[in-house]
Amino acid sequence: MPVHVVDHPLVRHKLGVLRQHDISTQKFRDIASEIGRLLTYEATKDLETEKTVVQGWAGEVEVEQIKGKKITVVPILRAGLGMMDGVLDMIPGAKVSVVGFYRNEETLQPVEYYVKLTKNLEERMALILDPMLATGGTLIATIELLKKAGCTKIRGLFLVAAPEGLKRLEATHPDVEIYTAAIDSHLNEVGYIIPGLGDAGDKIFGTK
Ligand SMILES: O=P(O)(O)OC[C@H]1O[C@H](OP(=O)(O)OP(=O)(O)O)[C@H](O)[C@@H]1O
Ligand SMILES: O=c1cc[nH]c(=O)[nH]1
Ligand SMILES: [Mg+2]
Repeated sequence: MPVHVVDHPLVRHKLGVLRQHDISTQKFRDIASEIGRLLTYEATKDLETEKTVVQGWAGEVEVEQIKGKKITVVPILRAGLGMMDGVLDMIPGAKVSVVGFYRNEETLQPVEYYVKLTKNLEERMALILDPMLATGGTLIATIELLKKAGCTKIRGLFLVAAPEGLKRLEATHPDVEIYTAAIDSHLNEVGYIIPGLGDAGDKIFGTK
């Protein structure tokens, strides 16, 4: 399973700011979106382009444009919304498929509460957005929804991933590509990523 750690200096710096315990809601939100933008840049590196001719300032000029690649962005509620603005800045024409899951705090199992997918998923590449890949349960449930709806090309964008979740994903959906700003050390006894970011949803929405 391809796992791309996007360790550009700008990303490493921004992630360092996100890890600070006293970061404000506004700053956390701004940086989550900025890293979302940079991850999108990497995750779309292999999109095909085609040549076309336009009228330039000095006459006709050959340019390139993205070749009819259809994309759906899939933010996982709630925390995935924190990355969405940055991703859509890069791909303004993308359709958005929204998926809502929360993790049961005792069992750590994902609980589905909302799904609204775009049409023709068999023609689209899906870019799943979630700041945290912990046990992998939420991501796997989202991938299963997308595959059931016909989607065959799926990539996931994360701020931080845990080795435990990546291992589980490798065993279940090795075809899915992961782009993450970091792979952290491990999960603690209550399923939080160490050193991680804490509860990303709470930090983005200012709850708690
Ligand atoms: O890999 P997993 O073990 O499934 O955990 C990761 C999930 O947990 C968090 O969501 P949470 O349940 O806190 O919901 P929220 O976004 O509403 O805060 C996070 O944003 C992921 O969706
Ligand atoms: O570390 C974690 C794990 C799951 N969800 C979070 O928001 N943070
Ligand atoms: Mg949360």
